[in-house]
Amino acid sequence: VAHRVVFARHGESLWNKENRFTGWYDVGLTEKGIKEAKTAGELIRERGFQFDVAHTSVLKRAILTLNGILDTTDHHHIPVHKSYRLNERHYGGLQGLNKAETAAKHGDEQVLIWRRSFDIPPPSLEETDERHPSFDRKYSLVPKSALPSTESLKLTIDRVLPYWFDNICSHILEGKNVLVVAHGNSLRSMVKYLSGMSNEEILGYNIPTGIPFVYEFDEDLNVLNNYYLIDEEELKAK
Ligand SMILES: O=C1c2ccccc2C(=O)c2c1cc(NS(=O)(=O)c1ccccc1O)c(O)c2O
Repeated sequence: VAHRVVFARHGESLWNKENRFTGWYDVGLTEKGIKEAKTAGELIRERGFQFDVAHTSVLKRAILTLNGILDTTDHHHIPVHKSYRLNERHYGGLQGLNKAETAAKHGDEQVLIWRRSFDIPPPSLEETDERHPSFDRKYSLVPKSALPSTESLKLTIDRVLPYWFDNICSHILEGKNVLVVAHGNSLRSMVKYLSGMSNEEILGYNIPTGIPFVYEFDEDLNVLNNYYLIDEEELKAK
């Protein structure tokens, strides 16, 4: 094994708990989510993993989870790179809706179509909608034409992978030990590429919160294997 990258999904957020689409809405972690960040750090520390750099999104549920891991593993000193490219999938006009509200507004058939689709996006936010990222100063340095109004999983992958290639892979090939803390769909974007999963397979693959997972590579960054930092039966219980 020439290189190893540790990934973790952020802990439970307030809107995860309420089963609402969160997307780019910057919601915090629940008490449970904070504990999950601590547990993730403990699992990492038990393996004795050391890091030289961390990458995360600009959303606080990922940043706070990373902080929890940095704290538990005594890595507060390492550089942290935050990018909108590691943000969660943007759910457009669905952001903030829960299951009942979504079904009430769009009907069960439409929900089923969205659930099963790789490249059908939810309804877009209007450019004038104050929830549009272009009104958020977090994205003031991103060209407006690059900011999404909604995203399909395909569009999310197209936005995330350049960051994997241009920012994370360069650090790995410089011999740095990298930690990545991100979101369900931004992690799925990288996992789909690394595992060679099909569009259908990745739709059925959900990344559990708070359980770090590792990808190991040879010197050419070919994937050698991958595993979760938790024993199998506990994973099934999740
Ligand atoms: O409506 C969607 C949906 C809409 C647009 C893009 C992607 C998805 C999507 O990926 C999805 C959906 C619903 C549910 N289940 S649900 O219908 O029970 C549901 C609906 C609304 C909020 C949360 C829920 O759990 C899922 O498990 C999904 O993965």
